[in-house]
Amino acid sequence: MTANYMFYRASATKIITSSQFFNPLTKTPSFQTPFSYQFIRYIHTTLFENVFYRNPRKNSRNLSTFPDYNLQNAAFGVDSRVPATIITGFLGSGKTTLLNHILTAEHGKCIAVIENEFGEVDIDGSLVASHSSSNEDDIVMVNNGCLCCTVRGDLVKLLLELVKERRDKFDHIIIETTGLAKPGPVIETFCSDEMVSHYVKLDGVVTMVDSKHATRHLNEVKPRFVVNESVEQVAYADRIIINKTDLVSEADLEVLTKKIRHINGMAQIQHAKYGAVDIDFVLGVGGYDLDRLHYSARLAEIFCWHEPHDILGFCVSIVSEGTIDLDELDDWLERLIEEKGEDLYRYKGVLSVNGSDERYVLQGVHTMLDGCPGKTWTPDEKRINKLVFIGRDLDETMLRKGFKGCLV
Ligand SMILES: Nc1nc2c(ncn2[C@@H]2O[C@H](COP(=O)(O)OP(=O)(O)OP(=O)(O)O)[C@@H](O)[C@H]2O)c(=O)[nH]1
Repeated sequence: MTANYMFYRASATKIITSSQFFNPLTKTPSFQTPFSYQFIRYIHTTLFENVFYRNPRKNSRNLSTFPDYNLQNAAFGVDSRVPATIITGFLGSGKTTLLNHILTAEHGKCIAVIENEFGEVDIDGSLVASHSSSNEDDIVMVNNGCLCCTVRGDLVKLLLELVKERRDKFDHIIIETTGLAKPGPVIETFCSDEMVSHYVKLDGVVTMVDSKHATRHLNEVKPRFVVNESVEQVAYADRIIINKTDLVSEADLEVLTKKIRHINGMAQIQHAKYGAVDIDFVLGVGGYDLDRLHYSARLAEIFCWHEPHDILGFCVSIVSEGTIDLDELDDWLERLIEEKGEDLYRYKGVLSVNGSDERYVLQGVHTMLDGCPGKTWTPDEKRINKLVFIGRDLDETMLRKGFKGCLV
């Protein structure tokens, strides 16, 4: 198994700076901590005291748990970390094809690519290199495992090496995982490794789906305690590309799209042949930016996915009027994460908080939870709470009951 990285500059390009690349909508940095309550209460104390401060005892214990850089970033309101995109998808779904599409498109970004594949021979690296102007000597090989497990430490090392020693050479990092990789541990690397999250921010997870073969993989029943990688790859995605549409009928495509939507009601989906999608669909996604979550044009559509949730219990959406008591929410999420964190792949919400004119925006991955105030509610606006959970064996009744308990 191999992992490597290389730099690629799109052909007819001007070099762009990270500040140009930085999305103006992302006014505040993302904050991450394994403990939801620490996070929420920290935010209350430091940034939005006027709006949310109400419990000095709870607030006081959070300040020391946050790294200094977050405080600095918050102080300046700038997030200068390099964005990273994870491309995942089952074996042969078209990940390398998508990568080549991105690398040969005229977007002007300089991209560092980290490749990880099974086998001693680095074929994908060569395939990508053959489409680019890079010198293959630039490619650094790591030959001992899959990014999601055995070479996770190497991923950290590679990322840090890139950002510390070669930061001036690229604007964006793309990581192509192996077809059998579980995205969770790779995502967690960005959230839980303090050094990595200091320099790199996860921009989004893009999942390739092979429209010809995906149904078989998604339906595959695994032994107890063994995860279905295909389902996980769909569940974690911010963007899903249903690829190889030239190989299936319209009717089959519709059925598959519905199935995928049932597993992940939050991700945006596009159909493609040979991974040909707009670059904006895959880069600059802001999948982990709280502000972007709020600004997402598809948010209403995402949350209004009213069909019965998947038989696997993978996606639960809650849409409800009323206002939330933030302390209750804090306690509920703390309990939920403690009991169910392993099974909660992704969750996102826009909430109406009691005593505040601003939306409260939150999202999480397993035990990592981010939350901050968002746009102000207008006086004539109906305050609707929207919350989506994606994960394994979700108990919809329990989630709805828990949420209800947070309403004032
Ligand atoms: N017909 C058809 N073939 C495609 C399409 N996209 C990719 N392919 C082909 O599918 C095969 C696998 O594509 P890759 O891009 O290598 O897939 P991958 O996900 O990187 O594969 P692994 O690294 O082995 O997991 C290649 O032969 C591609 O040319 C498509 O839209 N239609």
